[in-house]
Amino acid sequence: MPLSKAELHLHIEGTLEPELAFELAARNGVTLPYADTEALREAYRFQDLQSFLNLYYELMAVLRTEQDFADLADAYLARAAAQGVRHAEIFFDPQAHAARGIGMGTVVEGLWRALGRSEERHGVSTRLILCFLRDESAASALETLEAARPYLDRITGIGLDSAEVGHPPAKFREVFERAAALGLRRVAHAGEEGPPQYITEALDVLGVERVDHGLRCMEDPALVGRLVRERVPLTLCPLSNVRLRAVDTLADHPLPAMLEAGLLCTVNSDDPAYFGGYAGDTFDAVHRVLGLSEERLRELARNSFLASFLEDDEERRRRCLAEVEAYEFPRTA
Ligand SMILES: Nc1ncnc2[nH]cnc12
Ligand SMILES: [Zn+2]
Repeated sequence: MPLSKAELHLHIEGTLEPELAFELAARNGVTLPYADTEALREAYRFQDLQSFLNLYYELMAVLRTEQDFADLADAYLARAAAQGVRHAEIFFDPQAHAARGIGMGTVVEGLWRALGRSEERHGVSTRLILCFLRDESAASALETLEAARPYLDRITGIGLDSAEVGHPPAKFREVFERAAALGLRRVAHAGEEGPPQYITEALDVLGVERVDHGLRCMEDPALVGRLVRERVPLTLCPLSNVRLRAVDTLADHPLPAMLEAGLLCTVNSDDPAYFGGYAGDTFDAVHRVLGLSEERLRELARNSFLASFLEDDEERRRRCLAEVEAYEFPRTA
């Protein structure tokens, strides 16, 4: 039995495994520029965030129908459940699909086919978070929020992702204000490749409740002090940081120092099909490579539920937290 945990930083398009990509390509008559799954996996050598995003957006071409989105989400939820995920707050990128003529309704209703029965089928409760692409215009983000209006009963919050440097949070002040007025929760990627200043802006200008990544806060002790004092959750993604070269190796990851500093850290898988591991794999890796103690792992799991948007289901949060506290780590001989 794995440790129960919530996944708070997961791009559903980043769970597209090569096998499913080829299956959907065949189903939809899409030709991929790779001979087979082996050749595709060979392309997973990234220099930075942009080199990953190029492949990530390219491969999305296979996602066309509601059923495609349902199959994608269902495959993720089955894998996540097997690794102890009990609650998942799932990002999706509607502008990347709109660019290919796939409308908001196809994406949201397709994902909902899987999410709507996830608790019953996989034991995983879910929330959907609509992300705006920060390398698109502020006007496009506003249009995207408008397009989402008919589906807001399915959407818990908004986020900000894609190429960070040169696209500061303040560019999206208006759309975040409108989303807040609609009662949507707010998060944003900040401090993945971008400077600590972007983290401050995400908090002060966008009013975010969690910071996705936030890794580079460690360059600014005053900011670390503020994040600790205000108990701002960070959704860290250590395997992603290695693959996108934000850190040299996993052994160099600042997670232990961040926990030591008192930051409210969670660990997550970001784009697990591309970065070599799902939520449980990530917990195992930080235990093995960073030497985090079992009590630190329990703290990370506890933090994941505390930082989740489960305010509308406090009973579930309480039950999941109780599972975390009762968990007995396997004894190794
Ligand atoms: N790690 C990441 N950073 C920014 N945008 C993303 N979209 C998917 N994964 C992302
Ligand atoms: Zn991300």
